[in-house]
Amino acid sequence: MPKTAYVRTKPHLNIGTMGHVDHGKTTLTAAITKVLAERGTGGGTRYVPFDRIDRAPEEAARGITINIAHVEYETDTRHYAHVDMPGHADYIKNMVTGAAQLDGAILVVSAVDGIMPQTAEHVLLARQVGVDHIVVALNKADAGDEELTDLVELEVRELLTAQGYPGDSVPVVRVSGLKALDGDPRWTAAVEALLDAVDTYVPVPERYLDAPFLLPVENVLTITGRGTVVTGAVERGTIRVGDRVEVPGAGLETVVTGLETFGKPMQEAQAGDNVALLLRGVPRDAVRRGHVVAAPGSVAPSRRFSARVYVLSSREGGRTTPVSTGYRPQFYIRTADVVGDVDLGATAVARPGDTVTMTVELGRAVPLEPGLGFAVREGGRTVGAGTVTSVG
Ligand SMILES: Nc1nc2c(ncn2[C@@H]2O[C@H](COP(=O)(O)OP(=O)(O)OP(=O)(O)O)[C@@H](O)[C@H]2O)c(=O)[nH]1
Ligand SMILES: [Mg+2]
Repeated sequence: MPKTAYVRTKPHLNIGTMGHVDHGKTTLTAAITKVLAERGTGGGTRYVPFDRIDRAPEEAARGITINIAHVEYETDTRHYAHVDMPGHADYIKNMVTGAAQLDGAILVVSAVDGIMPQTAEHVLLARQVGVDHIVVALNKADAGDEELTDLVELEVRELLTAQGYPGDSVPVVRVSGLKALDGDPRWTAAVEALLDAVDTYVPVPERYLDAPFLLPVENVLTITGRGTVVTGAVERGTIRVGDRVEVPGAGLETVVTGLETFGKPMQEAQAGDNVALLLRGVPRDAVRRGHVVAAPGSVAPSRRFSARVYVLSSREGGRTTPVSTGYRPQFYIRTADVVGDVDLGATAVARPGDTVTMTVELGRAVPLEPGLGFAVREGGRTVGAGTVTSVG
């Protein structure tokens, strides 16, 4: 089947839904795609039903760090990749490690239930990881009493203000994902209003387009007769078909012979795009998830770094006991999963809930730089979140 090329006619943004469990994030995500698909002027938007969002096959294939369902849609002025994180733990993990890379977020709050613990936690975390623009969807407005909904709106604005957001001016839109999915005109109009708010309130972020190209590899696939394809989100820079790239971890240099986004061929990809790169003459086993594809000579992998690390409290799903020098957890850095030896220096111990400075010696070298976020995991759960402060 011939494929239609991806034409960059609109700025691309990464957005996502956050909020307490069951407040309707996935339902609203489905409703957004349905409303835009039926609007007709939505261009590339295809309706993604609820059960395709929660159980997107990519989700399983992407493995445990990127447990995210990506949905693509277009408004009149923008192209969005929307992430709907399936659960609270995934949200924390994907936000602290930067995997979600949100330019803006839709905070979903049930008008019936109001602010719940995870509503507050997600706002706090969004602030900490630098999500500067939040639009509020007061969902389930079909089931909520109007006066009660007014109170919930007030509460949400106060919460946002308390966390350093401009709570008085943040757009708050009353929606019903469920009724919009049913095609009820009152509520499809409400979803349109929510999208208008996102279009106008969330600015197009400044992209690191001039930096050397870097793409953390999320997945590696083989396309029979064509070669090896790597997928992931472009972290910085731009790439065109014909450009030379290197995979430092694999010790190879090659040429990009094909470029696609959401199944559509493209001439040039840039920071923020979700892409697949076809690499010339690369054996399937040479490249792995966790490697990066980069402009030749632009990154030098290292094993040693210093970091500030927040040790999750047991309430957040973290450890119940302190850690000390000699602790040897897994470090999730970009898409890489590497074991590391922790040295806490003079601090000696870090208790759940503490933020500490540590040096780490990784089991193998990965590209590192100050400011890079990562997660610390053991036994399949996240126990810490950190930021690299210096390398070497
Ligand atoms: N009345 C009403 N119910 C809704 C609405 N949106 C979602 N629901 C219901 O609320 C429940 C949870 O919806 P989901 O979309 O799965 O919520 P979620 O936030 O994605 O939940 P998690 O992913 O588990 O955190 C489901 O039973 C939905 O049918 C709405 O606008 N109105
Ligand atoms: Mg959901």
